[in-house]
Amino acid sequence: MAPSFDDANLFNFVVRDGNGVKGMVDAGLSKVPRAYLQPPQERIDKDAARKHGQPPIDLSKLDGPKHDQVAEQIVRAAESLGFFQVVNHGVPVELLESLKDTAHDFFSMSPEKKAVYRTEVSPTPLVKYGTSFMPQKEKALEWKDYISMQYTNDDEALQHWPAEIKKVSLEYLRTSMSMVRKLLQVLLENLGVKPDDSITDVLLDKKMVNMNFYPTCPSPDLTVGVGRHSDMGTLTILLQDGIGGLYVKIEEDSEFEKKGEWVEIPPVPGALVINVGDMIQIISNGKYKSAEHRVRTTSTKSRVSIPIFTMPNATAKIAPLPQVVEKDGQALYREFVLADYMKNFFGNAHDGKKSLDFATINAA
Ligand SMILES: O=C(O)CCC(=O)C(=O)O
Ligand SMILES: [Fe+2]
Repeated sequence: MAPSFDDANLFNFVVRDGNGVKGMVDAGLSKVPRAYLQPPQERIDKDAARKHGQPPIDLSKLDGPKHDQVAEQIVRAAESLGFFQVVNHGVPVELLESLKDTAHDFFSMSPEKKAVYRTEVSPTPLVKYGTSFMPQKEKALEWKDYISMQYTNDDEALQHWPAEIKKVSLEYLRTSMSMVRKLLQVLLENLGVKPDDSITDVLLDKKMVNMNFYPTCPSPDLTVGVGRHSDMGTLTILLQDGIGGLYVKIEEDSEFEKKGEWVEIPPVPGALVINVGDMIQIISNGKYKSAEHRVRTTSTKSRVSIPIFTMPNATAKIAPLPQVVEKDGQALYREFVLADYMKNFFGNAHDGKKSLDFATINAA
C-alpha cells in the first residue's frame, strides 16, 4: 500500500531525514501531499505559455569579424528578457551529456549516501544536499532535491566535493569560466567600463556548481519544481536536459511579447542557458534585467538541471557603477555588502524579484 504522508511525518521524512522528494516518490506516491500544493496563482499553466523563439547565440563568432553583432545580441537579450541560450560556448558537448548522466546517477544513490551532505551534518561547508529552497520558511514546498558545491580551488574541490560527481563538475566549471568572463566583459563594455579584469574578477569571484533533481510528480499542475525567483548573483550558466519546464517572465512589452507573460526556454541540444542575476541588474543601474523564472514538474520523467552560479565575494561592496549613475542622473540602488544581500535572499522563501527590494532606493 502506498504510504500516507501527513504534514508532520512528511517534513521529517523528506527534509529532516534527507530522503528528499525522490525518497517520497520512490516510496510509491499516487497523490501530491498537501505540503506541496501551490496556491492557484503560483501554479504553472503549461498550455498558456509559449516557447521563447530566440535562436541560441553563436559564441564562436565573438572572436571574429562578427564580434559587434554577437555582442549586440548578448546586450539586447540581457536588457530585455535577462535570459538567452548559447552554442559553441567552449564546453564540450560530451561533457554536457556526462554531467546529466552523472546527476541522475548521483540522485539514484541511497538516501543515506546523499544525506551525509545535509547542511546540518555535512563534513564540509562547501557541500550541501537538500530539498526545496527554504523548507522552514515556505508555505508550499518545491518539488526538487539538490546538491550544491561551492568552489574555492581545485584541491579543495577534489578533496571535499562528492567523489561521484566532482570530476565532471570541476571540468564543467573550468571549461565554462572563460565563456562567462567574455560574456560579462561584453555586458560591461556596453556600460562604458574599459575592458578591465578587476571588475570582472570581483563579480565572478565566487562560484558554485549545483545539481538539481526534479522527480516525476503525479500532478504537475498543482506543484512547482522551483518557485518564481531571480538568481541573486552575477551570471548563471544552466545546463538543462531535454525535458523542458523552465519558464521566464517577460519584463517589458515588445512587438512579440507582453509584460507579465511567461515563456518557456526550450531545451536545445548542446546549448547552455545564461541568465542575468540580481548583481548585474544592480551594477547596471537597472539597464540589464535579472530574470524572474520558475520550473514546472512533469509526470513522465525526472528532470535534471545543472547550474553554475557566479557571484562576488561576501565581503564585496556592491553598488551601481559610477559611470552608469552619472549618465542616468540617479542611482536606483544603494550600496551594500554582499553578505547582507545574501542573508536577506537566503532568509526568505522564493518570491519573484522581491530580493531586489533590499537594495532598491525607494522600494515600494
Ligand atoms: O532547473 C532549472 O531549469 C532552473 C533552476 C534554477 O532556476 C535555479 O537552480 O536557480
Ligand atoms: Fe534560478
